[in-house]
Amino acid sequence: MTQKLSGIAASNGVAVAPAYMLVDPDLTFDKKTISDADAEKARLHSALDASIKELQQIKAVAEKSLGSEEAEVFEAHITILQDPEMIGQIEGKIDSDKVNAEEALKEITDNFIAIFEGMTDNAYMQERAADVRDVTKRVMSHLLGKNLPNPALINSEVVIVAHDLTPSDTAQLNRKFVKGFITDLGGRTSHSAIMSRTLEIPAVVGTEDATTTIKQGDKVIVDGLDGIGIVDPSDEDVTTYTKKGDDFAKQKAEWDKLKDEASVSKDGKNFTIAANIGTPDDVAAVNDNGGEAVGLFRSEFLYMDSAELPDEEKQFQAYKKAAEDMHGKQVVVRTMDIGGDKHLDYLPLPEEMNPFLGYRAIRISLKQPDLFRPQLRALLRASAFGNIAIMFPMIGTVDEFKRARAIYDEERQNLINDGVKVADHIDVGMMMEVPAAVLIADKLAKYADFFSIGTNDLIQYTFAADRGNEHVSYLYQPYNPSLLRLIKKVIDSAHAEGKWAGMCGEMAGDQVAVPLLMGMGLDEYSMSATSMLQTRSLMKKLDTKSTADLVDKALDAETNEDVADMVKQFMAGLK
Ligand SMILES: C=C(OP(=O)(O)O)C(=O)O
Ligand SMILES: [Mg+2]
Repeated sequence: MTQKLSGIAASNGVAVAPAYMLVDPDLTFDKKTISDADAEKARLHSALDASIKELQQIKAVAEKSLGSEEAEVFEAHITILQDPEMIGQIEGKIDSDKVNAEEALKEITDNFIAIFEGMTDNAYMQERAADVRDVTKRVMSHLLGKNLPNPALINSEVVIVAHDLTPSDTAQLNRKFVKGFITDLGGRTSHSAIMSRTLEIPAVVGTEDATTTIKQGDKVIVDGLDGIGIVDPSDEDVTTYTKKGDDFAKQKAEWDKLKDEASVSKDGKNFTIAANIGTPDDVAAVNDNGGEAVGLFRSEFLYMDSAELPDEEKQFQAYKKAAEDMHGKQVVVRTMDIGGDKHLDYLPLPEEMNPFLGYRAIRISLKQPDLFRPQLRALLRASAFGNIAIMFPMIGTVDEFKRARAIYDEERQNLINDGVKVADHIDVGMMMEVPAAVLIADKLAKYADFFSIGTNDLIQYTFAADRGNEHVSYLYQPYNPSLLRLIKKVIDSAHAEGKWAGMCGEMAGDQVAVPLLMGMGLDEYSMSATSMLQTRSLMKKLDTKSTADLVDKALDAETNEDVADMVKQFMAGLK
């Protein structure tokens, strides 16, 4: 029977394919007393063998589709499953306590995890905790006779159905076969949504019950244009949505013609349209879509993509590659923005009640210079190979900016003293995503070389509404005069000090917001690469005088909806 799901349109396009359930099975079990320890140990060994076989298979596929580096993690998992010390302890537990294999496995691996996580001065061992947790899940699934999803093994076209997609889940997926995403959780600016746009995969997030409605193999339509999912569609539905997807592709072909043109308003004012990227490999899409800069390189995605903390050299190579591939166009790299919904298995952070308000981003960098300094050095070294700018995330006070900048200056001087080549000038700016910083933007503009407005976080902090929580997604109100007034303050404060202001939150590519941002004089618009040409096409239709008049009215409006209506009327009047 056909069922309809509605959610948040997260990534444009339409997909029709069978569902692949990326959902962990229930791995709870009962502790039992056993009489035949040998039989229990045999169960353990057959689960271990099955897990190893599975991992060998995954590793072989991952090597081909993702590369040998990504596949290394599976080899590490196999090694753990062959560790005589750990297996000996699990067997010992079965013998001495007469418990079932599930219980022995859990108790012993919990011990190992606790020990590894406790080694706070040894990052390598801390990383192993995540590996042990992962392999334990696999062995447990075999003991319980349940199937764990293995996304790396997907080899035919599918729509991924998940409760939520973490950036690291997403990194494991093969783009060739994954045609669409549909999730229970998430908002338009959650990182799963952002990743789906980078990968150009149609996505609907925040449907609440995708994983309970859809079953493995069900035919699913994902309409990422309007935020609709259809399970078990009729032939008519398939025809309608296939046409919708084709129409979108045609419209896209029209925009593609603007690839080599400047981003200029109808009255001849130039702007910069830039892209947000997560790895140097994303630069290809930036160039393909006529990007004039990279306005945000989310460097933490580099950290999330690898099995362990990338050292200075690895980071240097990544930044250098991005700078070189952009051929002299600016690449703004944001220093590590971990925390909130972005975590690293190998860098355990304290459990917090409010992670988005907690230990994250620049707060970690200032507290843990062992992470921050190598990143700054890698960036400084890469600056000799292109046009690199650096920005700090989540700055809330002048003091935070000054402290970060002082560490940067120190590392710069160290490299120069060592005879290492660095660029003569590097723009050092900051994200504007904390309301406190916006309110003193005039002060911060004296120190920062530029501002980049992070509306994803600025909106969540201004409205006190978790950006990934679908229950409060109505408070994602980019056109609300409250937010527009903050944005205007940032832009005006930058300009008063002769600095530039950009935006790298999702709002920069929002077609309703762009006329307002142009009217406020925003200089750089950084967005998913796939939204750039559509935005350039829109800019050509607008002039700076009438959009400035529109802004005056919008700032004086009462609600988000009133402003959205004003913009739509304004746009209709242009035609
Ligand atoms: C661009 C932003 O950063 P991120 O989405 O990575 O938090 C933002 O907050 O708007
Ligand atoms: Mg942010």
